[in-house]
Amino acid sequence: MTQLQNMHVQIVKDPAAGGVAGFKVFQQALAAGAKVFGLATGSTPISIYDQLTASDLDFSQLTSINLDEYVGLGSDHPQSYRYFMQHHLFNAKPFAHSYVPDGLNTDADTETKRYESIIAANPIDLQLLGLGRNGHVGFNEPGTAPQSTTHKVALTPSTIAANARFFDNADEVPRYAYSMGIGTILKAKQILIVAYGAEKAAAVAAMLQGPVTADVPASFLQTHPNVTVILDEQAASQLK
Ligand SMILES: N[C@@H]1[C@@H](O)[C@H](O)[C@@H](COP(=O)(O)O)O[C@@H]1O
Repeated sequence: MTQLQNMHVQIVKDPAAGGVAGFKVFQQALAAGAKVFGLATGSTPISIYDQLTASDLDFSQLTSINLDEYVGLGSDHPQSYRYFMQHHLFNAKPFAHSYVPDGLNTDADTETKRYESIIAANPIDLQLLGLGRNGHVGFNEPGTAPQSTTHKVALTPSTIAANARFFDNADEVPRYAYSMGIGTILKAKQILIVAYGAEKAAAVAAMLQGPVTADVPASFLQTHPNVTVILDEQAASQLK
């Protein structure tokens, strides 16, 4: 497999093994003094959060900052990302401060500026990312500029369809989200991106071995100096 020097690819058997591998990346970052963790939602990070929850790691003096949130969903909505984080991580492993964009703030300009200033004041040491089937990271859909900061996003039909499984039907999936931009994500000192399953294989190959292009937002990670990539065998199956 052709490997970029700045991207350390680990191929694991399944998501459970990926959880253990991802946990080790968190453990090493903590040991190296990381204070601010950028966190992600979706099904992919769950096995890492399970490992963190079961561990004796202590985040109670640290800060977490989540990538994104649906516009229109509050913290008590079971499909909001704040709710997801409470359930999968924060209830068991509280941080001193946990930031998630406020989906109920309908003033996009104020909310995105507020969020970007939180990140500027708390530079992210380790940013965890999942990968969308169309190569998106956070909710940075194809076409997003590499310099983009936190912004309001119109979700693509493919993302709405992919996320519809969490809602009663596709009509209930929010059409907009607040998301850190590509530029925001690239400022993190270290990035850990994780992908599992055959439906991610094309996006993984494009991210790691395709041209750096806004058509595949994750390909901008090729320009970051310190990226760890954890894949299962199916997600790695289109790598050359
Ligand atoms: N905003 C999230 C992304 O942050 C996530 O990476 C992606 C993949 O989700 P999953 O891990 O469930 O495949 O879904 C959503 O679009």
